[in-house]
Amino acid sequence: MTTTAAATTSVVGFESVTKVYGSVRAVDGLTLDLHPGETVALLGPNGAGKSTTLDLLLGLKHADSGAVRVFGTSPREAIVAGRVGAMLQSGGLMDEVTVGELVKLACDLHPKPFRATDVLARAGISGIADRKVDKLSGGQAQRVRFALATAGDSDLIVLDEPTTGMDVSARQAFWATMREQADQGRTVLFATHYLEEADAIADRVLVLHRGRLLADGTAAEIKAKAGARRVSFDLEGEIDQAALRRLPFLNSIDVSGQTVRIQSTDADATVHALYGLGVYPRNLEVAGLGLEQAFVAITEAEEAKQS
Ligand SMILES: Nc1ncnc2c1ncn2[C@@H]1O[C@H](COP(=O)(O)OP(=O)(O)OP(=O)(O)O)[C@@H](O)[C@H]1O
Repeated sequence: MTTTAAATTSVVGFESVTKVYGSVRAVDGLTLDLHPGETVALLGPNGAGKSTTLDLLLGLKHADSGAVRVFGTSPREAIVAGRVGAMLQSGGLMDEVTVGELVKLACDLHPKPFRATDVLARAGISGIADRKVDKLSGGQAQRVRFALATAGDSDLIVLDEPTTGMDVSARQAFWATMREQADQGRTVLFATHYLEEADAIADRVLVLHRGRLLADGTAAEIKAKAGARRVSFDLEGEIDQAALRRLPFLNSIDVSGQTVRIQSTDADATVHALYGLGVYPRNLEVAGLGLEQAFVAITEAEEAKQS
């Protein structure tokens, strides 16, 4: 199968895009380019502007200022041309029809359709093709939304929290399928609260906060940007927590039983000072932050700056 995305240098272009609701700047001067073949995770705390950003890119909402381009055209033109497949958080499923009928309809409407039977099989819902759409479980409904997003040969797939409600095996199957889509040259953009998914799947991670882009890079770059490392160790006997809290370069400290977990912006100096306290840490481990911890560190630092 071939896609045309590779011929275009910018899949999505946001230029100083702002969307305001009353006093809330849901998207605040966002400038961004997505490139062909990228798998991009959009992260951010609740209310950061992720869904609004996706809605703007799909032409479901209009920017108050700035420009949104998709394959060099307006979002609407790109969608009419069948270049974009989307899976939104909720809604969009007609009642009273069966899963098979709905998927067939989506295929019939797509300018470059796949066969409905293939779409059903890829989404893992062939077995429920005769079931009415309003009788589905949450995870099954998500799979149907995924089928609708992949009913045709689109160059960009946009997914808003796609695995919410899916069980572990459904999630694994879902991401395996998304990988295939990306391997075939499609650009995949997904918003998620599951940071381990972003870490495992995305080759680029965007962190939004109050409608602004706080970080943009690979998961490894985002972890490094947080500028901290984890130090953990066990202590014997009574633990002098006050002394530990005075260790230099601490971001946070958690003492649970005999185990101490620290986040430090200079792990070497913190460990050096730890030995200076005259204690003997056992099972000492120093590691980089996970994406989740890096995300929390970056967004909390921004909150602190703004308050
Ligand atoms: N139709 C609307 N009217 C008023 N405010 C809105 C509307 N849609 C979104 N907002 C506000 O805009 C901000 C961004 O919302 P958005 O849904 O884009 O965030 P999000 O990052 O997707 O959040 P979540 O992770 O909770 O889904 C929030 O403060 C939200 O309350």
